[in-house]
Amino acid sequence: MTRKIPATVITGFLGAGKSTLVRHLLENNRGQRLALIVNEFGDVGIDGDMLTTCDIEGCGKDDIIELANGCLCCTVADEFLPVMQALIERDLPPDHILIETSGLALPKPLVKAFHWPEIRSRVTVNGVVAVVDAEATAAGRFTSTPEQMARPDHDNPLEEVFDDQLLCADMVLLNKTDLVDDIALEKARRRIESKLRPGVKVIPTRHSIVDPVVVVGLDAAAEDDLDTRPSLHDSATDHSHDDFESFAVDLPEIADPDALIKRISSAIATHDILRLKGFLAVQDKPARAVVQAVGARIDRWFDRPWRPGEAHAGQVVVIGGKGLDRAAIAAAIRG
Ligand SMILES: Nc1nc2c(ncn2[C@@H]2O[C@H](COP(=O)(O)OP(=O)(O)OP(=O)(O)O)[C@@H](O)[C@H]2O)c(=O)[nH]1
Repeated sequence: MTRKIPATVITGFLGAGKSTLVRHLLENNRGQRLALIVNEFGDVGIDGDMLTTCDIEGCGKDDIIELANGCLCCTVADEFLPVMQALIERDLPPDHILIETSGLALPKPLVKAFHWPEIRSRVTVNGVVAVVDAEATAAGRFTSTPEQMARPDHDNPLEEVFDDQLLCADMVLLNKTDLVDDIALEKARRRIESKLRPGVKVIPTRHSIVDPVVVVGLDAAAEDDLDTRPSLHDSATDHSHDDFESFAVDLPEIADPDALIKRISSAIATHDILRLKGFLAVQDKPARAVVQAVGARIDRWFDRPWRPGEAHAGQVVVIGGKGLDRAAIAAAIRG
């Protein structure tokens, strides 16, 4: 019998450091043939674009497959299964498959898909790894307030997604340790451990740096013990993302990136924006800039030179609670 191809599912809330982990794993692939399936919330793929342009040895364009149109957990049958089948049927199938889910996806329906007969005989989920933002967790961003708990209709969509991701995990990377002190780190660790299945390890990381073997070398066969991975959505016949939405804002080439960052910062403070990411074109700069906002924190760096003939234009994707005032946010960002 041929060995099953191991697949690692990387889950974690918006902006926790999943793509940072994926990049680290691809860059340190130890000669293995890796394939990556990356899924984003919304229909604009920023993560896949950044990865396919970074020229990682041993990981070609064909090995990175982007599913940027809704959450994997809701599009498993239509989108994920055909992609998996095509990977398995390649003349030279990958040695290992990484699956980065969107920050709003529930991992359990995805793991369930590995029961599909064509896939079950060829691939196993050797681990579900959850990446967690230590700063946001310590600050209680995913925890209901006592006032919310007291409401009879209490539900906190952020907390539900976060909890579902942790409940399905075989391992947790408690990331962004550089942004918290020891007390906050302990607080975050305690909050997480109370939600994990027994025996699940929590590893503190900075920029998702961890020995790759620790992450890809798990041997969990997660599809075989789904019953031990409770989900708040087990009883629901359908899970939709009605609580969240995303849209893109096109930006012309800009002269003053600092002013744009200030405008983004104030839009985040004013509206229910959870995540913003994308690219900027800065006048007289030969390279494309990346902008990444998680909560109120905004990072910016140059990513790669503009290609000959490529339009110097920017675009950011905004993700937030349902009912975002798209026109007001776009106007505030464009200035
Ligand atoms: N300070 C700090 N920043 C980090 C760390 N890990 C990741 N980041 C930054 O956090 C931002 C989001 O990281 P990503 O890896 O894109 O997060 P993600 O989970 O893939 O985000 P989504 O796919 O949008 O859910 C980026 O600006 C990263 O550079 C860390 O350990 N410390």
